[in-house]
Amino acid sequence: MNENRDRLRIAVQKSGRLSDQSLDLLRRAGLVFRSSRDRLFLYGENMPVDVLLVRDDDIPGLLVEGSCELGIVGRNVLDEQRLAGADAPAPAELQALGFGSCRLAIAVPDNGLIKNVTDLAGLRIATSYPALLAEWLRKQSIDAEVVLLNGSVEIAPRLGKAHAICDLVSSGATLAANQLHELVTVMRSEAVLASSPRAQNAATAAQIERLCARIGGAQSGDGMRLLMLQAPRNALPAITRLLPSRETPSVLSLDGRPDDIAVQALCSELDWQHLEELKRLGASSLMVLNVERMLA
Ligand SMILES: Nc1ncnc2c1ncn2[C@@H]1O[C@H](COP(=O)(O)OP(=O)(O)OP(=O)(O)O)[C@@H](O)[C@H]1O
Ligand SMILES: O=P(O)(O)OC[C@H]1O[C@H](OP(=O)(O)OP(=O)(O)O)[C@H](O)[C@@H]1O
Ligand SMILES: [Mg+2]
Repeated sequence: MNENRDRLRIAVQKSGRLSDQSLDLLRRAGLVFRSSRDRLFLYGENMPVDVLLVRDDDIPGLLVEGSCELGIVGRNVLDEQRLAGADAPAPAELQALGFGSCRLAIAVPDNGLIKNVTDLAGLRIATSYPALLAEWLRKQSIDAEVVLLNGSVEIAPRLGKAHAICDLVSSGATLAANQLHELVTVMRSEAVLASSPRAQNAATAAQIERLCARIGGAQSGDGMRLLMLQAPRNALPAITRLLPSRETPSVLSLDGRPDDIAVQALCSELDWQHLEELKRLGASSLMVLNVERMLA
């Protein structure tokens, strides 16, 4: 924390693609917030942690200057500002968060004149990510001109401003609507938890570590299921082989039933077919529970 503050600050996108899932993740990490009247600040009621709601492009800068210790932002925004900032201290990516998945890709008009990456040489490419694109072009040894557009990049070829574009894609619907198609992926992105490059005192570092562990715990519970069942002891090898389990299942004895066992297993994917096969192997009292949080 900054020397004048005793509360940790996390910067989160105010209103956009990452907003809801970022706040949901913080809530699942156990934070309870009270919103300020202007809705730009969420006061943490049960931990000394506050949330600042800002434009996503401002998050790396807030981390660099130390106004916030943590931020949730797309890797594309984080890496763009790191590259644009040359040798300045940059925020570190602490962990990927598994939402906001997309790719930064070069796309070209459907008319078919640009077929290969090498055809880009000497052409103009419009993007809101000039540093990421320039770095990629440099690594590929392609000499193309980078044209900066802050939004509506897909329209650049029709405006005659550029021959190709480099923008975020997920479903590809925006490209298709603009008669463009992907030529090559420049980078893969998702929301990440990032930290300030400013030195932290021991108390702050401990707070950050505690929050990161909780966020990791809330996140690793995503999509995880706890399978519980009872079965004849001699069916255990076959049951263990079948389980799509992340770790060795726990096997428990049942009071007064020496030939039977209870099994608990953490599974990332578990469908009806698994349950039906387990039943065929003799399993009974099958139960599948959603895992809300985990701490190793
Ligand atoms: N089509 C997409 N699918 C999935 N994730 C995306 C997509 N487009 C963008 N993202 C991710 O979500 C982040 C935020 O996107 P959004 O469009 O809300 O940003 P923005 O318009 O720049 O918002 P702001 O108003 O905060 O500046 C992007 O930086 C990227 O990491
Ligand atoms: O491949 P798709 O699923 O079509 O997604 C791609 C679109 O999503 C992003 O824009 P967004 O919708 O976030 O709007 P923005 O231009 O306001 O950032 C991106 O800039 C593309 O335009
Ligand atoms: Mg933005």
